[in-house]
Amino acid sequence: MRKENDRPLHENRVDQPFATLNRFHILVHVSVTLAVLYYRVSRLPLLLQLSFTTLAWILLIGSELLLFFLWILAQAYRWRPISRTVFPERLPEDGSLPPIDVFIVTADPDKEPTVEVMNTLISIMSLDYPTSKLHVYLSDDGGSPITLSATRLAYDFARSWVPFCRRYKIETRYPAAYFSGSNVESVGSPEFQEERQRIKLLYESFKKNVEKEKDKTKSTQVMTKRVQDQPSCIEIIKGDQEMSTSFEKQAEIPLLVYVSREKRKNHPHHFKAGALNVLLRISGIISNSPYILVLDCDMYTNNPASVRQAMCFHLDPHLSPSLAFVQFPQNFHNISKNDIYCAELRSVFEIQWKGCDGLKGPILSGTGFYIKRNALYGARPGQKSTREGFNSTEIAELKQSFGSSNEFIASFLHNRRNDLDNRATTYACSQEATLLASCTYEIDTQWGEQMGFLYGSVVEDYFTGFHLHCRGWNSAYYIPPSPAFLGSVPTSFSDTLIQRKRWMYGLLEVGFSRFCPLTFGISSATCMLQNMCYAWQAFQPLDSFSLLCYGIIPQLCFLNGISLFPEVSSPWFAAFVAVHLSSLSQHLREVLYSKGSLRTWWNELRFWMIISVTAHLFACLNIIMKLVGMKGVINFDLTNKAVRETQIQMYENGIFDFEGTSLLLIPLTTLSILNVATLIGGGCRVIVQKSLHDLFGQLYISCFILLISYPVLEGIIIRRDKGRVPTSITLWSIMLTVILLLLFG
Ligand SMILES: O=c1ccn([C@@H]2O[C@H](COP(=O)(O)OP(=O)(O)O[C@H]3O[C@H](CO)[C@@H](O)[C@H](O)[C@H]3O)[C@@H](O)[C@H]2O)c(=O)[nH]1
Ligand SMILES: [Mn+2]
Repeated sequence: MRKENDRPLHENRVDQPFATLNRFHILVHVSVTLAVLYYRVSRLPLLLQLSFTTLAWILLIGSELLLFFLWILAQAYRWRPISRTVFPERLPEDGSLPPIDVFIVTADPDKEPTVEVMNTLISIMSLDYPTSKLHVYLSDDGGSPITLSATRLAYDFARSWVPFCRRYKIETRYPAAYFSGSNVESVGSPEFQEERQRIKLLYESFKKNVEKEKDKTKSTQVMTKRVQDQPSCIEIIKGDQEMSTSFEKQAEIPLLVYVSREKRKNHPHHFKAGALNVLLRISGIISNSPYILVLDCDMYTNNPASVRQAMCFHLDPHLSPSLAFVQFPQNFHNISKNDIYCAELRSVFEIQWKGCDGLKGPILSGTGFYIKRNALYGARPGQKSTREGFNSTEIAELKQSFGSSNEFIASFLHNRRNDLDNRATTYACSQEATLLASCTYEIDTQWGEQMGFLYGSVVEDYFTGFHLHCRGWNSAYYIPPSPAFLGSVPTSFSDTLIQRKRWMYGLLEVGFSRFCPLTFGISSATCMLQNMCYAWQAFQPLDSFSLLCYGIIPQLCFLNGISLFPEVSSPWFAAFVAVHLSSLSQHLREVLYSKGSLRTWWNELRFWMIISVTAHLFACLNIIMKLVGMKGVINFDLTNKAVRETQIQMYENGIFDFEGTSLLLIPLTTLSILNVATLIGGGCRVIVQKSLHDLFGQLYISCFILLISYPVLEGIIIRRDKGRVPTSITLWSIMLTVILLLLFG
């Protein structure tokens, strides 16, 4: 019989029959697409004399080839999707569990409301794990006094909250959600009731005090715009000893460290990746845990069991030596029922990451992952994480990679793992910590290039994870029965556009660098399919070219009576229909498989087209500008987490909020208007000339786009509220449409 601790901590299985259906679908789709491409190419020579038609034809072939190329890359996700199960009850007892450091990053108390960030912090401190093995680090990139004082207040509240949650096994550990009234008030013993009431009052007063601090800082005008020039500040949060009851004094709660790194105007700070690397170093000389959980400031703990679930992978002796990180899906608490901006990222977290998981593992997703510290230090799989000692040449080499701090390098030594309390108090405020958090520390080191989170792209998560996979590491993806973490999504169209543009730009930065996933790492990683997954991410914004062509050319040709598709009775027409139906049905099948509805399917289809000709297009333009040496760099503009009431209402009701969308919207509105104009003009011609037979394909495309762009047209023509399309944008778009019609009409 096998011993208890020999039983596996996790299991996985290939998603069947989904995977087989996928492979069958690939076969069908490739066949019909090849037919279409054959038709296009074989007709090309016949057209060589007619210039406008030829150009149109060539652009359409280009668009179709590009879409086909992206589609092929995306099939790597469909090849071998897997699902995982864990058995946390089989983990070793608490005493033998490894310590964990948690990194939470925040940057701006205006865009990231302090009370919510503190709620996140408190929920993380109450994770279901031995408190002495949990160390929480909060990075405040804004260096704002309000965040520091709120952190102290949060710590005081956590001293009551954490023991309360543990004693009564509270499931909801995000105080704001727990007290939001959705919980049944009257269940539980009288003793519990009383305790709950007491904690609730403490929570209310905690919130009030944070607001008070906010007012205070506002009135003394310390709260400026995001400070770019600030000294470092590192503090071990101790809390107010006098305020707590004797029970809470004894109760252990996780170590909490506040870190605000030094920032100077003429030193690049590398945004979130830079902040995480500072935490990596500071935590290295304090708690130095072998595993790290990274969270954005809005990603609170919804299910305190995630640590143990992650440990089921990290502590598996077979998997562990090559496992760099365990990624949890990003789930969100403020998604509306009719998610018009597709913020849920269903395809990513329900389809794509599962697909990668059957290869080398999910792509690092910025937040909600448990990563091995050693993997971030540039180690290769299986390399020992700690050493017994170094000789002087080794020390010199290490300093070249990791910078000059002796303390930090000593943290690699085996015998440095004990004595946390002492180290915490000694080092937190020491010169060493100040050195490690200084803006010059990384100069001439390999931080951001080989070590820690990498700086080469604004999507530091994707880029860092890609390097880990190329170095031979694997990752695991686990979707727990109830979401481990919940974050917030942008709820206006303009915020969505800014976020997507930043992501797409960051991905293109990697795609068009020497780290292009189609070439880089192919030799070492030996997993072609995994690299295809990375390549699809990197090149997905290129679909903007295809969609732009498909939004202009068939329409202009329709207006001019030029046919671009085979006539309805031709068998070639059937090939086009088959490709169209095949891609729609593949998408629909996946949506239904991941428990979406028809409406989800339609919303995603519409959103893809909308985002492609806006955010994707501008990301491409920016990257071209950057590549040719013009200024086109996109910075890490924070996603707004503080929202207006009207904005939420529109989002809840499924109405597009175009307020503040600026230039980014122009291609979309122009295409919508152009489509209407050509549909009317071309429609009249079809009736007069009775040419429907030849132009049916284009008529169909125009009608389809009309349906897709309905919310945009409504925002231009019908709506009168604040969220309508800004008049200036409408005027610009009309002008551009007129120009296009004059040129080609
Ligand atoms: O200079 C900066 C900029 C951002 N952040 C923090 O980074 C986190 C993510 O920023 P957010 O504005 O929420 O960006 P999102 O686009 O929502 O983030 C997604 O995309 C990022 C990559 O672009 C990933 O890093 C994130 O984990 C992922 O949630 C937040 O906690 C910020 O406070 C910093 O600490 N310093
Ligand atoms: Mn975010």
